[in-house]
Amino acid sequence: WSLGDFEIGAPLGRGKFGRVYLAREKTMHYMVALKTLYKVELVKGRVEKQVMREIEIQTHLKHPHILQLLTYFHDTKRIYLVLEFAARGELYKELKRQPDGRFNEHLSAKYTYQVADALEYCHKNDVIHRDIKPENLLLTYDGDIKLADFGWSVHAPSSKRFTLCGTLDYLPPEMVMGQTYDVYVDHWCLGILCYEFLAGKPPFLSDTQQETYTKIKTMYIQWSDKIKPGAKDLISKVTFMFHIFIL
Ligand SMILES: CC(C)CCNC(=O)Cn1cc(-c2ccc3c(-c4nc5ccccc5[nH]4)n[nH]c3c2)cn1
Repeated sequence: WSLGDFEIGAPLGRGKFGRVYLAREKTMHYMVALKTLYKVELVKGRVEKQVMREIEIQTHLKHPHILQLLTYFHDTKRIYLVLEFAARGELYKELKRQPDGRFNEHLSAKYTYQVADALEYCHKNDVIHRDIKPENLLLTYDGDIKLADFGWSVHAPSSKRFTLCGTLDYLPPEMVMGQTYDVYVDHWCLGILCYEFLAGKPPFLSDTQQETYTKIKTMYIQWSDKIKPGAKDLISKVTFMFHIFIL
């Protein structure tokens, strides 16, 4: 494959090391998301090995709720990733578009189930995603979840520290305390994700990072009145039971 096989369309988003464009393969008119990574940027960011590891991980992951890396190629300046196109874009935007900023129980259950399904598959393949949050979930034309952005995935178990960036709201206690962790970090995030679907905001949201840390470490959740007993029971079990077990 090469760039000449595609017609490039609108930009879909900007990543750290490049951009994502809507593109159409010229022969079959197949729609894809074409992500460009600048080689010089990867070398400068000293992430070329990590990107190669991500490509290695993603080419072996095939699951209906994991965004497929269809193929990749490169030219002198750039690496091109041909990714599945998810026609309804970022779930995060869909969540914010809801009248009261949250999903009803039916949609929350559907999305939580589909993410859990994708995570079970990842864990069976010894991959920890580590960065489950609405921003990393995409929606297909049929409204199904595609788990994307394995920017922080590692092979389990791992004690690999990584620089904290983006939201802390999803970090489980053992990562906040820099301990070794295992696939359970994804369970924790799944519980936080389910909470955010139902309440419209993550449970440890605070004015300061320090406050968020403290709430996470003490696992202090202020249950939103929007979360019914059944959902509260599920989230507690998915999120806290494992951590009581681990800690
Ligand atoms: C190193 C490599 C193996 C990492 C591979 N994974 C990624 O690069 C993660 N990634 C996925 C994307 C991405 C971003 C947006 C889309 C979209 C998409 N569809 C949209 C519809 C409407 C508005 C925006 C949309 N974005 N479909 N597929 C995508 C894929 C960007 N980075």
